Amino acid sequence: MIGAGSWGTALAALLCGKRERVTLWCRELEIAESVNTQHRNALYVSELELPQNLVADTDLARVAATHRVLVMVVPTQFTRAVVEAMRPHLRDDAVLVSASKGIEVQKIETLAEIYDEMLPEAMAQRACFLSGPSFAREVIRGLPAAVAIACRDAAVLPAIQELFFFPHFRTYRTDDVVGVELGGALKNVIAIAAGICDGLQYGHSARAALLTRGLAEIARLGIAMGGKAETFAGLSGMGDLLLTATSTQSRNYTVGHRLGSGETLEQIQAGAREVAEGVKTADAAYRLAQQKGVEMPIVGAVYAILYEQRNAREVVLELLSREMKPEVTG
Ligand SMILES: NC(=O)c1ccc[n+]([C@@H]2O[C@H](COP(=O)([O-])OP(=O)(O)OC[C@H]3O[C@@H](n4cnc5c(N)ncnc54)[C@H](O)[C@@H]3O)[C@@H](O)[C@H]2O)c1
Ligand SMILES: O=P(O)(O)OC[C@H](O)CO
Repeated sequence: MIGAGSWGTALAALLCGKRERVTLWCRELEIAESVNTQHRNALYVSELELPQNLVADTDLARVAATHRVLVMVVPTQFTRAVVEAMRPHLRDDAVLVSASKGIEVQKIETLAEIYDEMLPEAMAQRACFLSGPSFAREVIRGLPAAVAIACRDAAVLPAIQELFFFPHFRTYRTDDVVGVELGGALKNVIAIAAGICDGLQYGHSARAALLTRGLAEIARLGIAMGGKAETFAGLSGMGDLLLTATSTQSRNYTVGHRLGSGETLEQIQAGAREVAEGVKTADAAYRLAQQKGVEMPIVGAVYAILYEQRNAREVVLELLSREMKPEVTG
């Protein structure tokens, strides 16, 4: 497992139920020591006990060189640098499984596009993408969840699906990498919008409208990028949007709620250890939509509140003043 934040720790703990030993690569020595000696992650999900067969290692080159299946769970904006550091050490038969959700701002690229750019063609082709409604704490506690896993290489996908398949963690396979990735990345931006809507106390009807139109935006950009329409109705699309945009457990929803309640992004991010991917992805998605000529008014509104210091109420008024139109859902 490459990345020892909440989600890397949760997925590593899950896989411990199927493998004799799972290695967790940690940037932070403090995490490695606490996992190896106390079976806890001192900095993330620290209240939860971890399996005894989870072993932490801080040497990225060693972990990359000695494992065939590498699950990538570093926040999106750091993925390029971590892949760069791993690249010379990777085995020729390595299978990367991406479990992060976001779009990189630096080059406006999805994680699949970063892998395509940086890895040998066959290795990038067999990379898998796991995404869907799943909170780390709930997964560590063994509560039921279901997610999607996507891969372009049909020969690799069944084995990776089986690796991540448990009675309480059901994994559904698809070949739609673009759809799964974009659903997971963009739902975080719409979750920020939903939090803003609730922070402004606009009510449940407004939030339902926002989520429905938000999903239409996600599907519109996703289809323009080559994703399949039906994927956006699935676990990595509507499923994850429902979870993230309606739960106070979500970091993205919480950022939005605090913005809607009057705090600034600077105040919210000061001292925050955990990542809310939607903040950076809002920037990347706004630019991507412009590049592709895709209309995304809700993403534009989140961008204006986050990056143009626009007043949230005024931005919502502008959204509500848009012209009359037919209902198109993708
Ligand atoms: N937490 C969840 O419930 C959950 C569920 C599904 C998907 N995800 C996704 O998983 C990914 C990881 O999120 P998380 O919740 O594990 O993160 P987190 O907020 O719990 O932890 C932050 C992580 O960032 C790492 N980090 C900080 N600076 C870094 C740097 N310069 N280089 C490399 N790594 C650095 C830290 O070591 C840590 O592993 C995100 O894309 C997130 O959207 C999270
Ligand atoms: O806490 P969030 O907002 O990062 O969401 C976590 C997961 O992506 C939910 O599926």
